[in-house]
Amino acid sequence: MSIPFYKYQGTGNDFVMIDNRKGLFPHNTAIISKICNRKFGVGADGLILIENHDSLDFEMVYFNADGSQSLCGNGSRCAVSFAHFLKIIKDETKFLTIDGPYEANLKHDLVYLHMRDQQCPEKFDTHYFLNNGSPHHIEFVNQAEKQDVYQQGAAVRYSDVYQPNGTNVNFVEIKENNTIYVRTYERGVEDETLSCGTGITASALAAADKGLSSPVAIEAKGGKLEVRFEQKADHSFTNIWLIGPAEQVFSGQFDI
Ligand SMILES: N[C@@H](CCC[C@H](N)C(=O)O)C(=O)O
Repeated sequence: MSIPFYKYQGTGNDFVMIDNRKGLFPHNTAIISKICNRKFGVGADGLILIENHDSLDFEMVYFNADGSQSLCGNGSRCAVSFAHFLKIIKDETKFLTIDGPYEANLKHDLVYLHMRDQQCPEKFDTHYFLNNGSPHHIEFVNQAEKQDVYQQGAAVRYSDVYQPNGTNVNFVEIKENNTIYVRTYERGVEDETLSCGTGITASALAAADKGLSSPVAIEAKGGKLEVRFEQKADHSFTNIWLIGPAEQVFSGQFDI
């Protein structure tokens, strides 16, 4: 069977997108990991299916490159852009993710994703931790560029403390002008990605504990984003937005 697909990227986090409103593409881990393989397939950090939903605009079904599932912030932004391209939505949407319903807007070529309210990230001696739909270990470092993200990220991701599910690992450098530079080792990709939306959002909230204020400007290897939030008297966060570009870069078809 021949299936049309599109390739999207959100600050370098790249995804194969399939319009699965007719339900023809199977939720099959082996097929998904083969398509996402950068040598033997199309190549992507993840694969996203846009499916029908009874009361919301659509359902976004997200798979990491290895076929596992979790919430993907950049993938959600790309799915919104794809749904707009498919004319399923106009400039505002409410859609279903693995983490429940999410809302987003499209404005001036940027996708604004409204994230769930969050508690303050848990603070440990060496790091912070927040599960904002996906689990994130956050370490502040002096020079993120010098970090061996693959080795050090994998060591934390597979450490006993995070078993059995593992975690994503973010290395965060505080720069001038309320800016953070974030590098992420992603679970399910098992490598550094050029950007991770949930990781960037979690890192911005941890940075608030270090004195940064909304909006936090984000630099990732794949581009720039912004995180906005309000912090309540009890230190929890509300009105959290992940803002950045999401672009269609390729289309084609494959046989399964
Ligand atoms: N790239 C993502 C996060 C995807 C899920 C993650 N790899 C996990 O399994 O926890 C993002 O943009 O948030």
